[in-house]
Amino acid sequence: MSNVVLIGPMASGKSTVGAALARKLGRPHIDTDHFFVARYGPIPEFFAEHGEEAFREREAQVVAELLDSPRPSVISLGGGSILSPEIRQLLKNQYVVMLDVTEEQAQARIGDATTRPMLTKGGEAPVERWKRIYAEREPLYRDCADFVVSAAEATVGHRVDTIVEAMRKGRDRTL
Ligand SMILES: Nc1ncnc2c1ncn2[C@@H]1O[C@H](COP(=O)(O)OP(=O)(O)OP(=O)(O)O)[C@@H](O)[C@H]1O
Ligand SMILES: O=C(O)C1=C[C@@H](O)[C@@H](O)[C@H](O)C1
Ligand SMILES: [Mg+2]
Repeated sequence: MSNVVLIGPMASGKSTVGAALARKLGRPHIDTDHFFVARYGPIPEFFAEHGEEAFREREAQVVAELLDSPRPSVISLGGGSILSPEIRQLLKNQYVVMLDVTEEQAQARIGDATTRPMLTKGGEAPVERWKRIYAEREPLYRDCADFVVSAAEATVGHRVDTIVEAMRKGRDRTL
C-alpha cells in the first residue's frame, strides 16, 4: 500500500481535503507545511530571512522524509514541492492526486495572502501572482498526478468521495 499524496496550487484545498480524506480512510494525515513550520518556524518569516532557494532546499528534505512514512498515510504537500526533481522522482512510487481549482475559487480563498509569501512578492496583486505561478507549474502537477480532481468537484466532501472512488477503480493497492 502506498501513500495518497495531494498536490496542486495554493488554495486548492490540499490541507483541508487531506484531513477529511484521512478521516474517511482511517489513515494518518501528514501536512508537509506543518512539519516545515515545526522544524524551521513560520513560512513567511523563513522566506523573509532566508529566501525562496533556502526554503526549497529544506522543503525537499522534509518532504522526502515524510514520503518515507512507515504507515500508509494521506500526505498534503506544500504547493511548490513538485518543483524539486528529486521529489518528482519519489512521487513515482506514490498514488498522487492533483486538486485542481479555478482562478475564481482560489481568489475567494486567498484573502490578503499574508500566510503565502509566494503571493506577496513583487508588488503584484496576489491573484495575479497566483495565476502566473499556476500557469508555470500546471504541466508539472499534471505530469506527476495519477488522478486529477476537477475544479468542478467543488465541495470538500465531493472531492473526498471522488478520490476514494478513483482509488477503488484505479489502483486497488492504495486502499
Ligand atoms: N472545497 C472547498 N470549498 C470551499 N473552501 C475551501 C475548500 N477547500 C478548501 N477551502 C478553504 O480554502 C482555503 C485554502 O485551503 P487549504 O489551506 O486546504 O489549501 P492548500 O491547497 O493546502 O493551500 P497551500 O498550498 O497554501 O497550503 C482554506 O481557508 C479552506 O478552508
Ligand atoms: O506554492 C508554493 O510555492 C507554496 C505553497 C505553500 O503550501 C507553502 O509551502 C509555501 O507558502 C510555498
Ligand atoms: Mg496547505
